[in-house]
Amino acid sequence: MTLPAAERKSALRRQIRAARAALTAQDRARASEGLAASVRRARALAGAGDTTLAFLPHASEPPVMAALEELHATGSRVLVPRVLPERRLEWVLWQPGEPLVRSPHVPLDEPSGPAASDLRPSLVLVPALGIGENGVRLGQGGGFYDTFLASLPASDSVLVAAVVYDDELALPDAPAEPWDAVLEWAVTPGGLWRRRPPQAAETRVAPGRCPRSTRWRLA
Ligand SMILES: Nc1nc2c(c(=O)[nH]1)N(C=O)[C@@H](CNc1ccc(C(=O)N[C@@H](CCC(=O)O)C(=O)O)cc1)CN2
Ligand SMILES: Nc1ncnc2c1ncn2[C@@H]1O[C@H](COP(=O)(O)OP(=O)(O)OP(=O)(O)O)[C@@H](O)[C@H]1O
Repeated sequence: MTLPAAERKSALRRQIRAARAALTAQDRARASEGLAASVRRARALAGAGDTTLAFLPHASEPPVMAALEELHATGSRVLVPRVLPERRLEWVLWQPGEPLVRSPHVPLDEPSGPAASDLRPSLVLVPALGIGENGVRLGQGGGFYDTFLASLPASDSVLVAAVVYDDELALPDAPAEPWDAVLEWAVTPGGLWRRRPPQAAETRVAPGRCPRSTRWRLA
């Protein structure tokens, strides 16, 4: 019998966190460089405005700090989330060296500056533990990004990309619940990936596709 999605998500989260925790410092240094290049590519394809909604990586999350520093150094406006009650996020302007304080809601350190009133993102980097073949996102389990992404006005000019390791992209049996965000883009150390509709994927064989999937292609 198939377990309920929530239980399958918990098992998958445990498995992915354990795999992340086993990475060496050298693995992470290499990933950091790859992620910086992939974020550069995402920024180049993103819409006008040059505002990135990012996240400060904690513990074993993919090391995007070098990418954020580069965004900041080259003039992008970088905002990071702060957790509010009731699964809500607000966004705070970030710069390298920004002092952080412990969140009263989740085990994370966050900036304490004023919340930005005007987001206008061109690029959204979404933390994730895994992304399904069909684009469904597995997060840390708070439901924060599902709520936030659902509130973003639909726009062709915003590039919304999950940030995961390469072997966490295109998971074949990712559990999905009705509220889960489904993403079209992913940033990994190996590149910037875009998910194609099923028909397009089945009729074409192109280089640069994800090893587990004909639907995710390098962009
Ligand atoms: N860097 C980062 N910031 C983020 C998120 C995220 O995923 N990554 N979030 C995305 O929604 C929000 C915070 N959500 C969170 C939800 C649950 C836990 C949590 O319970 N963590 C546990 C287990 C982690 C582990 O075992 O690795 C803990 O730290 O004890 C942390 C953050 C907003 N900020
Ligand atoms: N739109 C929603 N309606 C009702 N409940 C929700 C909704 N979004 C999230 N939840 C609740 O939040 C919990 C966590 O959701 P889920 O496991 O999808 O989080 P996640 O996407 O992994 O987390 P995060 O976005 O914080 O990384 C769910 O168990 C559910 O109870």
